[in-house]
Amino acid sequence: MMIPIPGLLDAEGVARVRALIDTAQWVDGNVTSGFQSALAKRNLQLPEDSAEAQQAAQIVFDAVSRNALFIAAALPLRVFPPLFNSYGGGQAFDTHVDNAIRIQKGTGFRVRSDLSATLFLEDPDDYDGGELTVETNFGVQQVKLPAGDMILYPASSLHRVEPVTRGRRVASFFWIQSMVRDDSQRQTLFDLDSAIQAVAATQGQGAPEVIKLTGVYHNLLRRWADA
Ligand SMILES: O=C(O)CCC(=O)C(=O)O
Ligand SMILES: [Fe+2]
Repeated sequence: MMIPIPGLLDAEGVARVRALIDTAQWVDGNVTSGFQSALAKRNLQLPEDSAEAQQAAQIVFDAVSRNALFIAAALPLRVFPPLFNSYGGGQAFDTHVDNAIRIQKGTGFRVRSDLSATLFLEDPDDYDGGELTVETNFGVQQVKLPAGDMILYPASSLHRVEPVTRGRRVASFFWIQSMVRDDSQRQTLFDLDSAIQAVAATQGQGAPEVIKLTGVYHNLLRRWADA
């Protein structure tokens, strides 16, 4: 499933993150690559142990932790600390699948990547190319969102970042281990949750249908989740 999270960061949040990362020391993106993706990746990244990157990552982490749509869609169990990348001058990331297990340098914190996230941090009018192209079961989808918007997509999908031919594309990217490993079960829960919210908005939270459907939601979650 691909789920956009609009306005994860407001303009002020984007500006705070950009102020931290723009002056930091960027390095060749292959510092975090597995063997296969090292061949495919041409970009810059902030090192995981950069102080500015860690402060900026905290801002992104706090935003996802508060975001009801992110929580409903991802049902997060563990979130890998957000990283930052930048592409310009024709740089791209060719088609690849993300590593199944991400291990944080230093701490050994491990996350199984069920979902991948890209948080766009540059105005789309300010660069050409740089679409995140994802091969889904329903065909190829291309994503290029306003600064502050995030896209969630299955980490199991083949995906790439198209060459950036003008300006710079700046983004935060990270992985989520979900309580619900299976993409279609997670999608079913998200659809049910969205439908319950819609019914509750007209019938009220205390309506018998809402109470019963909420019970169904939790009973499915109990069946499918690892917490
Ligand atoms: O920059 C992006 O949108 C995605 C980056 C990516 O695919 C990766 O780092 O594995
Ligand atoms: Fe990737």
